[in-house]
Amino acid sequence: MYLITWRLFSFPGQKRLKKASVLVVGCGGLGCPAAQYMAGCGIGRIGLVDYDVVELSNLHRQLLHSEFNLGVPKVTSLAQALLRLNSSLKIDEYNVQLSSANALEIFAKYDIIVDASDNVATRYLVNDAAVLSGRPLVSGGAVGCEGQLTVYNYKDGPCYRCLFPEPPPPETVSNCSDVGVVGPVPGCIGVLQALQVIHIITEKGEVASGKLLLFDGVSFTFRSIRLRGKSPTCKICGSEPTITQLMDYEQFCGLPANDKDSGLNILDASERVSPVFLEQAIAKKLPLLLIDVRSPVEFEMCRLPESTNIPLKLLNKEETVDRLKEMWATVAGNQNAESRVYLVCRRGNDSQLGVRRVQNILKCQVFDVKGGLHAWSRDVDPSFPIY
Ligand SMILES: Nc1ncnc2c1ncn2[C@@H]1O[C@H](COP(=O)(O)OP(=O)(O)OP(=O)(O)O)[C@@H](O)[C@H]1O
Repeated sequence: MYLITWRLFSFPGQKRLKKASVLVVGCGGLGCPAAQYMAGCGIGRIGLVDYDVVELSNLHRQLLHSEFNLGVPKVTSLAQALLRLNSSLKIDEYNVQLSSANALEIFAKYDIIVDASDNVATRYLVNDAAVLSGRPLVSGGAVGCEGQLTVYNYKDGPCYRCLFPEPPPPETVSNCSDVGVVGPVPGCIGVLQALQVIHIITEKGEVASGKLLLFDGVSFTFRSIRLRGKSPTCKICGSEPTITQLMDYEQFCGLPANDKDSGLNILDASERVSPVFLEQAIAKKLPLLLIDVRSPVEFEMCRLPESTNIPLKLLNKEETVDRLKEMWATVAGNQNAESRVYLVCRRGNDSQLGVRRVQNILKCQVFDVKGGLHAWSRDVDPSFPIY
């Protein structure tokens, strides 16, 4: 298995690979192919971090997981696949959410970090932890049919914060669940992340530091663009850093805490209802406006019959404000004191963000459905499809 690597990189290069250790954050669409090729080329130790379990909807792009492992932690499922490929590999499994509390301790055990996660808060966390622990960071991303890759914090190159000192507003961020992702795209970027890891370890090929590789799967083109260099005023890697320890990244990015199932924390309990409560309100025919804030694509896939789709990103738009007011007028017009607005989404995170906006627009009682449609499927209607 290692022969090809050996011929290209020579015996000392192969020994370096064997001695190296790499941490992969995220065992999904990018993490699976990245880890697979790292295991194949003979990297000695791989750490895997993920707090999720394998779901059916993952399998079109996370190809080392399988139907046999539905419900199994992703780190375990991926570790099994990698060991089938290379039994001499050492694997450390971290079935946890990477957070400010554990990142530095985990990063200290590895030479190189691979960011294969899928959200902005984790990207800042991984960047900051990589800078503070002095590790190069191989970063990849894929949404829709587009992918990108770069290497941060390598020698004198920039870090993520040099280029993006502040996070984008949450409503402008597209993720895979908004627009989907075409499986081979993260597959391709993950494989290239593995190649960058090999280049860093063997010091043979070009490292994409200060460069961004862009892949467009529709026009089928690769482009490499030069990025700004290291920023002398960067808050974490500049000459006078003001960030010297990890922070609360969900808060920094203006996001609800990343609790996948309960999605708690930016609203207090009185602004949230359970799916069972909503079901009873519907059954009693109480006057209500139920807004589903997911993307139209997701709304098409499955929805509650009483719901209307207004994606989170559109909630503040002028035409939506008018539409919202009209819809609310038809519900609240009869002055029934029990009239309510409920917001729902996939897991109960985006709906929390929407509550404040709708409260400001309609000046009425607006509630978030805790845990979203996942919790509806779990607690009210098991036949409701989850994805
Ligand atoms: N802070 C974190 N700690 C641990 N794992 C993380 C963290 N942030 C993201 N991840 C993991 O990174 C992986 C990213 O994989 P991918 O982009 O394919 O998305 P996914 O969450 O599996 O897909 P879907 O959105 O369809 O459920 C996920 O398995 C996710 O659990």
